[in-house]
Amino acid sequence: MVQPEAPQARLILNGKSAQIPDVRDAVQAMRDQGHSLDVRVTWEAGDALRLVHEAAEAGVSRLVAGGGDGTVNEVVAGLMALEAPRRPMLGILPLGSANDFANGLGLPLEPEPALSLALTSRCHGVDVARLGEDCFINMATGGFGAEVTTSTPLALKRLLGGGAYSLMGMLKAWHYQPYRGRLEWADESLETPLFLLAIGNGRQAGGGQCLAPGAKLDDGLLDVLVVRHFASLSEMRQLLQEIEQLPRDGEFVRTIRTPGLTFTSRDAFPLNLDGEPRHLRRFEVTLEPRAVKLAMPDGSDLLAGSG
Ligand SMILES: Nc1ncnc2c1ncn2[C@@H]1O[C@H](COP(=O)(O)OP(=O)(O)OP(=O)(O)O)[C@@H](O)[C@H]1O
Ligand SMILES: [Mg+2]
Repeated sequence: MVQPEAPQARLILNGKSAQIPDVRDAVQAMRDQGHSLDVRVTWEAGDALRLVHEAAEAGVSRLVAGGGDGTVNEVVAGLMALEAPRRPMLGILPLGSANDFANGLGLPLEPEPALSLALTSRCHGVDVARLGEDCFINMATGGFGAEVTTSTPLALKRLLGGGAYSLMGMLKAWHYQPYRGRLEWADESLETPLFLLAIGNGRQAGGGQCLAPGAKLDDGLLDVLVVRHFASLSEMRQLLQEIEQLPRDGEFVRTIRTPGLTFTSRDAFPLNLDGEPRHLRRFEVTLEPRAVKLAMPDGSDLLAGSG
């Protein structure tokens, strides 16, 4: 039941950032401007999910996820657990270490302008990907990409920015074994030793790596990047070149646009959903079109209507 005193907006804040002076000031500034905004703070994983449920019960019309990609992911999961008409609108106050989704959206990183945009800007329906019990709004990465983005985000940065020799050395030192996986989508399939799999609703992961540059948030499609494993330094050079160009059907790189796909592997495959780690042997990804109304900067090129 909607309570008469229900606040219009509620900030679900990752407890890591609860005492940052700029965040406190930003909340105060919004209240001073007349916004009805209250704040709930998380302690651990699972809290944000529950807080979304409570906010919907209280009739909050706009939620702001204050944190990094993991916090946004958990708030989105909470929204997706509600029936579509009961989902509050969503804004983002970027306070994480990578903030890949927020950066892809071009959100301000300073708390006050970010919170102001989150509360006041127009909302657009954006797609959300479901993957079993989980969901993601930005990107799922798998294979080597998931391991390095989970453990050392900078390693992926160095890899994709060049540095073939050091990467070969690193892979050897790790005794890196590629994962053999089978992807199926539409009426096509692909079975290959995988180096990297990136499934983009949004564009970037791993602290600024643009792995799906053509992705739109509301086109009902996933932009998938498949990178086959390589055996030698020269193969790796070619792979890095192809990653720059992202061909549809290269020797190492394939790019696919599809509303859904399934993945099967013999071993548990390391996967990273909006920065949160999982290990899965088989999964199916589907998209729920325009499932969440997201506060976005005007003229964002992440919308299908844009260029
Ligand atoms: N009070 C808290 N203190 C520490 N960790 C918390 C707290 N509340 C929730 N968490 C954990 O924080 C994680 C999410 O962090 P989040 O992704 O928002 O920040 P980040 O990892 O620094 O940013 P990014 O993912 O953008 O790099 C979740 O796994 C959640 O369990
Ligand atoms: Mg995180």
